[in-house]
Amino acid sequence: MSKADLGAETDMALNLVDLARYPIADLDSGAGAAFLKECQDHMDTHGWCNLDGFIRPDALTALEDEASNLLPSAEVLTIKRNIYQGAIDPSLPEDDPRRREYTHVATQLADDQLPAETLIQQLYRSDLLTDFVRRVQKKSVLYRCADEFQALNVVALHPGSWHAWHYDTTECTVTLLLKAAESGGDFAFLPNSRTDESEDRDAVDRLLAGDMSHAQKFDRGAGTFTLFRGGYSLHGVTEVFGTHPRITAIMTYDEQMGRVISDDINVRIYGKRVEKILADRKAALAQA
Ligand SMILES: O=C(O)CCC(=O)C(=O)O
Ligand SMILES: [Fe+2]
Repeated sequence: MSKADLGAETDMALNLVDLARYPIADLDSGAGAAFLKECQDHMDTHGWCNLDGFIRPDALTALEDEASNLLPSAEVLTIKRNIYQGAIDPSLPEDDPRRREYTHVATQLADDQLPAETLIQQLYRSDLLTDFVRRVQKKSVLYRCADEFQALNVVALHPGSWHAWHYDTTECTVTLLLKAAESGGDFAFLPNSRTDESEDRDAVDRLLAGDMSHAQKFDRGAGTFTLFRGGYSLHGVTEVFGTHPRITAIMTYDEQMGRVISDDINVRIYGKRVEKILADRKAALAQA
């Protein structure tokens, strides 16, 4: 399918989102206002909001094809970190989660590897979508993340892989499932397991020990759009089974305009490619 068949609106959300079911183009009156209130209430009470079938089926096929075509150029990353995205500090007590390293393998396209003309990048850059995400969280301002690598990512987990437990570096994360796993690959999380001041260590320790009984999981078919407080809710994806990868787009937002992620975290996630970009940039600056 060509892009033109998906619609000619300049804001890509209007071409891709199932507006009959999810009226994000008019959130101020009638069905749109009622829908927004439902999302806000759910976010307030549970710390997440899950919109099944958010993307129209024809648009989903185009997004999935696009991701499948781009992914062969992505690197296979082995990501090693503790649940707070930090490096391991061997001086900490043995039972401290900051000391425990978790590893997962993902094939990942960073924002700078997703060209501006791709459907997924245009969807992420939609002001309508950003405003919807802002209003669900009842924030007075919300910006798309300014980090050149983290803003939008497409992540493929191949059979045998999982996404290790972690907190995100931004408060609220938005994911769009582009291709579901044949089985497994469940998104699981502990809603609001920490605040800025404290953490529910019992719940966290239980999950880290493999006890999923208190974790929230939900069925998500491809095309599901999920908002959750990933910076405050320990989360991950269980092992993927079957013959094809599970593919998600991760959309990142920030209340602070222009904030970027530290080089240290970006190198830990994106590895050698990003390390080289940053080193080359530093060398060029030193020469200037
Ligand atoms: O793939 C998902 O559903 C979640 C991925 C995730 O947690 C992340 O990329 O930070
Ligand atoms: Fe995450």
